[in-house]
Amino acid sequence: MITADGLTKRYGDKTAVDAIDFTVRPGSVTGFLGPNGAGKSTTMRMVMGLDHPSRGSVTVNGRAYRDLPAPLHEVGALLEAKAIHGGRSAYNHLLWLAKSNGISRKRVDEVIGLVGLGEVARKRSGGFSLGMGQRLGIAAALLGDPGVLLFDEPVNGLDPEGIRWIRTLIRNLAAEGRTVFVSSHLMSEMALTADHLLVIGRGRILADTGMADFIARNSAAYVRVRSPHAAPLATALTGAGWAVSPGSDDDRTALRVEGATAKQIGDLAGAHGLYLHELTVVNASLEEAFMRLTADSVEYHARIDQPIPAGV
Ligand SMILES: Nc1ncnc2c1ncn2[C@@H]1O[C@H](COP(=O)(O)OP(=O)(O)OP(=O)(O)O)[C@@H](O)[C@H]1O
Repeated sequence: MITADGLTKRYGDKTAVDAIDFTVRPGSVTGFLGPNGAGKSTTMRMVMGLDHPSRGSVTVNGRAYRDLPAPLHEVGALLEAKAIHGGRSAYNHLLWLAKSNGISRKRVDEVIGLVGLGEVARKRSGGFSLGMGQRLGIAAALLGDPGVLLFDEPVNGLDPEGIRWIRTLIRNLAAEGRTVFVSSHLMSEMALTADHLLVIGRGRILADTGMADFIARNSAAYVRVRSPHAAPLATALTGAGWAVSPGSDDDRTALRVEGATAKQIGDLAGAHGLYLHELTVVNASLEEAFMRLTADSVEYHARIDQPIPAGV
């Protein structure tokens, strides 16, 4: 279990993490979702004792990282850009880590097998691809068989096979009862792996919710209707038991109808002799829901209405 309590990190006058409270529970994957610069990496670094909170605290199984008697056995992490000596083989890197933490050579072989690096483990890791580097980072995180695991943007830059492998691994680790905390800036990625969702923007928690709930609330389809007879149509639709709301702030002919199919709406309009100018089924995407939620907390908005200057 990971628990943050008023966790805050300031860099000069920049507040990267702003008094956040959350709990990451065992047996499920908790997604940590936020746009670039939201504070995900800073939070994860504080969990791992690599950065110190300016205020508040974050604990793993009730203790700050520095107070864990055997940290590698309690928590493992795949954070960004691993510092591994390129001249050293994956095997020797893991063996060195294992030895300095009282972990057996047998466990080194085990984790190498687990991440599928058996064939290349004795080669110098300097020639490793990004995917192999990620696997090595994960092997190191798993070395002490910890109950708590953190992955910071683990699928970034990987090919589809690597992405699928990491997703499966993450889900399996949670199914074994471990606490799994995974960051991403992609809603679609979280929808595939996470059971629970913590959304962060500008250092603050914007949502703390079950994934199924988030999907149910945000991806429901609705039908957009435009009619020159919007008012009587709205009355008829409401009378039939469907939820009707204005479809637009500046178009009074537009309605948003929930719970009815396009056919039901068309039939009802026909039965009342009301004209329709549009009947469109709209599937809200989760990515849009996430963008709406974090719209005010994105650090750098791209101006899509501005032409890109020539020569850029
Ligand atoms: N060492 C540092 N010194 C100064 N500012 C920092 C430092 N580390 C992070 N920041 C700032 O803190 C904020 C949060 O950064 P952080 O890397 O935690 O965000 P993130 O959600 O992980 O984003 P990304 O997906 O881009 O990695 C950003 O505005 C960043 O510029």
